[in-house]
Order: sequence, then C-alpha cells, then structure tokens
Amino acid sequence: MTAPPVPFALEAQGLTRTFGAGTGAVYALDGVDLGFPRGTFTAVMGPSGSGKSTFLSCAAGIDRPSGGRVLVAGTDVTDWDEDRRSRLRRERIGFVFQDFQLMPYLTAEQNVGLPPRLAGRRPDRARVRGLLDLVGLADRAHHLPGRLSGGQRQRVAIARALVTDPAVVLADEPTGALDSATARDVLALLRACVDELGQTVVMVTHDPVAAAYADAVVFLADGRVAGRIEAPTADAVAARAAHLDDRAAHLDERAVRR
Ligand SMILES: Nc1ncnc2c1ncn2[C@@H]1O[C@H](COP(=O)(O)OP(=O)(O)OP(=O)(O)O)[C@@H](O)[C@H]1O
Repeated sequence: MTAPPVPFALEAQGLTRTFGAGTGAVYALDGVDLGFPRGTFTAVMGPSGSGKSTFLSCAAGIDRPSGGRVLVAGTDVTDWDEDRRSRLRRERIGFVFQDFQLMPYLTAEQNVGLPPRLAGRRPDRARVRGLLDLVGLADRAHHLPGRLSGGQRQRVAIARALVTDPAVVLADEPTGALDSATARDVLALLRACVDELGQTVVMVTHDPVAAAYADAVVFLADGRVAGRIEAPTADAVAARAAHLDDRAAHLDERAVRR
C-alpha cells in the first residue's frame, strides 16, 4: 500500500502574472505549478527578475494572478475579494521580511501579539510568551526593537509570524540583512519551526548556504519552474544557481543584440 500524499499547505496551479499588454507584456510568472507539502521547508531561488517576489505576492494574496490558481491549505483563494484576502494574510499566512518590519514603538511582546490584535482579538498572552521563549527571547519581552540586535529582531518577527498558527510562513530574504553567524541562527530557528512545530516554510533567498537549510530548493527562471533539488547542499545549489544566472545573462545579451 502506498502512503497517502502529504496535503499541500500552499499550492500554485498554472500560476501566471503578466505586467503590461501586447508586445511589451512581461510574463513575471508563466504557468508555475508548485506544491509545498505541510511540514516542509522549501527555498525558492532564481536570477534577478525570475519571478520570486511576484510568486510570493501572488501566493500571499497581496497581488492578483492573471491566470491559474492559488490554494492555501487546500482552499482555493484565487478569486477571494480584498476583504477575505486581507483576512487570509492576517490569519493564515505568516510573513518574515528581510528588514523585519517590526513596529518600533511596540515592545517585542506587543509586536508578536499584533496579528491577533489586528484581527480584533485579544492576543493569548501565554502563547505570545511561549513563542518568545521558543525564539530565545523570553527575557526581552518588554524591549523595544531599537534595543534589540538584528538577529533578535528577526526572532521577534518569526515569533510574530507564528502567532496565528498560520498555514504557511512566507519568508522573503530573511537573512539578507544579517551577518553570517546570526543568519545561521535564524535559519536554524526556521528549520526548528518545521521540525518541531510542523510548520511549513517557503523562503526566497539568493544565498546557497541559506537554501541548504531547506528540504528542497525550487528554481525559477523567466517566470517558470526551472529545476528542483531535494536535500540540497550549498555546493549543489550554488552550481545550479550559477548555471541559471549564466543562462539569464546570455538571454539578456541576445535580447540587447536583437
Ligand atoms: N509592478 C510591475 N510592473 C511591471 N513589471 C514588473 C512589476 N513587478 C515585477 N515586474 C517584472 O516581473 C519580472 C519578475 O519580477 P520579480 O520582482 O518577481 O523578480 P525577482 O525574482 O523577485 O527579482 P529580484 O531577485 O531582483 O528581487 C521582472 O521582469 C520584473 O521587471
């Protein structure tokens, strides 16, 4: 007997996003099929302009795809109106950004409690405290972000991303602003969110070392899925990324010559 497939926390089916029209149209996403099984950590890589940010925006319901479907925890959210999509973003999706995006005038604890507050609920204090403990900041609960290091701020942001127990955590270059030792700690924390909490993490990164923390790496090129590496090593990821960068540069050169 074969095991039943692991359900997807996030799925893109034939996802397309075009900007502009006619001969000047840009296919930022051009028929992307990707499924992110629940309880897995996936890195998304690709040359500049390959569609990574557009993919995250469409997956999160920030941007509307031009075609195809987005499913969050099995529910098709593609045609939801702005109200429902904004609720989806608040309650079912956790975000981690390169520049942390914490509220500077709120303490660490208040920042973590913000998503439920924005949803009109009183944050569960024990849960907020538990998450601060999980990310190693139990003793910094009353500190403002300005009194925390970059790595500590990103830990607060990760706790905030987890507070609603989202279907998926979307991380956009979460270590881009951190030194390499701090970055490793943050990546280990994202890994622990998957291994110990059963969370699903999708992380856009340019860094092969960061990508090697994931279970799999998906490569985009020209808005399409251009490859995948399971159980990635930094060397394997760097080699594939370099190949895609070379190809993108070659195509750009040809476009300029034409
Ligand atoms: N609002 C927009 N209007 C027009 N074109 C856009 C817009 N947003 C993105 N694009 C184009 O879509 C393509 C994909 O862009 P996207 O930002 O998703 O790439 P990326 O892989 O995230 O790049 P980077 O690694 O540089 O952040 C690019 O050609 C970009 O110029």
